Amino acid sequence: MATDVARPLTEPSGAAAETAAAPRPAPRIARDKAILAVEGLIKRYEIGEPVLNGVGFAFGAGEAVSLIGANGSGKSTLLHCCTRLIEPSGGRIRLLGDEVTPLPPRRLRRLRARVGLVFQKHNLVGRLSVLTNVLHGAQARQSGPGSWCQAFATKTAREEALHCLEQVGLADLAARRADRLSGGQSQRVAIARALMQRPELLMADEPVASLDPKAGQEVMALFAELARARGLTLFFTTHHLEHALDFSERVLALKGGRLALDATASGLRADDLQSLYV
Ligand SMILES: Nc1ncnc2c1ncn2[C@@H]1O[C@H](COP(=O)(O)OP(=O)(O)OP(=O)(O)O)[C@@H](O)[C@H]1O
Repeated sequence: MATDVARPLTEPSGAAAETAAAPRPAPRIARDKAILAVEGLIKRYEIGEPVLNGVGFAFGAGEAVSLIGANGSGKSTLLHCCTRLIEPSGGRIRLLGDEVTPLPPRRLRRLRARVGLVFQKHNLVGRLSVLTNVLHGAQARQSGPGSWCQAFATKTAREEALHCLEQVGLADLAARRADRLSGGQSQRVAIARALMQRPELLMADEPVASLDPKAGQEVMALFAELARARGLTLFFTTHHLEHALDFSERVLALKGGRLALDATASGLRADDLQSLYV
């Protein structure tokens, strides 16, 4: 089934109309070919207007997709509904070939294991080493408890964790306690941990929100590059319009509970997106 089409945010007028190009609709993708397809998604926390009110879109393997919108527009809610970390109130979600809403708990856990999550707060275990934290990323894809603490991890797993750390430029900090890292270093470790999970899709909720502009730019660039190099699909929320434009090929935007934009990033300008925030 075809998905929602892009809807321009505003009609350009006056002088702006002469210079502003209309957002280019993102290509449609069939639901059964999509990595993530969301249809008529509704989320209501309380009585009254739902936070998400009939949101729909779909994207394919290897795409980098950003999700923007004002504070409280429902970005985190949407991201977490996709894996049912937040239960949707209505609508359909297809993720990595599975219909998410009817999935029983065990199959849902298996599906979540295929999705690497990176949050604004990196959620590392502070008293454990950086390497052990990265090894935890493999927990989702192994059976049997406890085998991923560093002492028991196989040589192969340790080598893989070190490789993930190398990729984020932190191999030399493998033995350091995680609570001795800077914010930027911690977020790199969180990315290494997500890679260790060998995910098919990376989802990130404001991954660099706590970092200063330079570190945020560097970490976001690294994140997007690693996803691209591994052929991973990337879906991230952000308040940095330049990150949405620089590090995704496609920009989704929420406003008033609806999808207000679904457009290719190339050709969009930060100025074109300001109306989302009024
Ligand atoms: N557990 C909850 N119970 C009730 N309301 C909630 C809950 N979680 C979120 N909300 C409300 O839902 C709305 C959307 O929140 P959400 O965190 O998804 O927005 P957001 O776009 O990610 O915001 P921000 O950019 O500030 O992080 C907000 O009005 C918020 O107060």
